[in-house]
Amino acid sequence: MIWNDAIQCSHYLSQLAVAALIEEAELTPKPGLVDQQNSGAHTDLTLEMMIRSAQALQTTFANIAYIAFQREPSQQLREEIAKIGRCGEKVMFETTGGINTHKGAIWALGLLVASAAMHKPGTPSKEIASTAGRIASYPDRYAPQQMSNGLKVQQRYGVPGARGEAQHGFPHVIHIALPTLHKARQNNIPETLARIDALISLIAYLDDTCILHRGGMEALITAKKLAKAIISVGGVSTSEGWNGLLQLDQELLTRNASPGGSADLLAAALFLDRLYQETANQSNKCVTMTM
Ligand SMILES: CC(C)(COP(=O)(O)OP(=O)(O)OC[C@H]1O[C@@H](n2cnc3c(N)ncnc32)[C@H](O[C@H]2O[C@H](COP(=O)(O)OP(=O)(O)OP(=O)(O)O)[C@@H](O)[C@H]2O)[C@@H]1O)[C@@H](O)C(=O)NCCC(=O)NCCS
Ligand SMILES: Nc1ncnc2[nH]cnc12
Repeated sequence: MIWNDAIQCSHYLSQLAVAALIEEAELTPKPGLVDQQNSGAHTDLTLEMMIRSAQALQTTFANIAYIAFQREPSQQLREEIAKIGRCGEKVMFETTGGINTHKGAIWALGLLVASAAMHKPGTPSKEIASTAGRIASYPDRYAPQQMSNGLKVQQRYGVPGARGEAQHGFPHVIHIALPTLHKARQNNIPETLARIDALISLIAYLDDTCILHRGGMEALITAKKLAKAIISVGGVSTSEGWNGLLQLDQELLTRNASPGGSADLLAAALFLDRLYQETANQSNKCVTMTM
């Protein structure tokens, strides 16, 4: 889909963002996370709630794309996006009865949607993520001075968290999740397993503040070690890797820990992957047709 104006662009990008959130939620099995089999380490979440939450966020993403359309990163734009993002968090909490389903995802996908709306269709994922990082690097002067789970563990363990990931241009999405997804597809691994491999690669390398907040540093180290072991035997499409996935799930459940940040970044990777696939193909067709 190639958009010609802000309305088309916001409609397309918001649909893509919601689809990525739903595809992430429905991907099964996922260790410690809500999926079609169970709610993982989350007693207050269900798959139905995750899907309702994702759908309720379409207007938020559409509004972000609309105001960002063909603009440059700036302090003013950063604050306009933050205002819409905070409204989106309110919508999420109203939809779920006060439960945090997608706070990290609103942040990551909100920035990526804004950046995609600023660029031409067919722009490579790395450039979109880098511009999103530039937007995130402006200070949010109107942010409420509230302590969050993420801030607590960032201060305690000195990890970059969701803010750092965005400000650095989403390195775990660009250098880890997307290459893992593409390599698995090249090796003819079925799409579901390729996506689970991408999630495992994120768990292996991300300092997920959701795991840290719930299970501390020991849980994070254990999760990373088990995820790396799955990668080293060739991923979840091997029988050893599949057993490793079951073991990782058990370890996370025992520690009541959940890789919620990794899940958000998987959704971000699915969004960028599909955006590039669809818009690069169409851009090429357009070029061919006009030649
Ligand atoms: C910048 C913000 C994201 C705020 O960040 P902060 O770290 O201060 O706040 P948190 O409330 O902790 O949310 C951060 C969420 O980001 C996800 N995440 C974690 N680690 C990473 C990482 N390394 N990289 C990227 N993303 C990461 C994660 O989200 C998932 O987990 C959520 C559940 O977490 P939690 O609330 O801790 O839930 P429980 O464990 O269940 O908690 P308890 O019940 O025990 O209390 C779930 O939502 C997943 O999405 C982190 O939680 C941003 O919010 C912000 O500043 N927004 C302002 C608006 C704005 O500027 N918007 C612009 C773009 S729209
Ligand atoms: N599938 C999922 N389960 C639990 N928390 C999440 N945060 C984002 N996606 C999630």
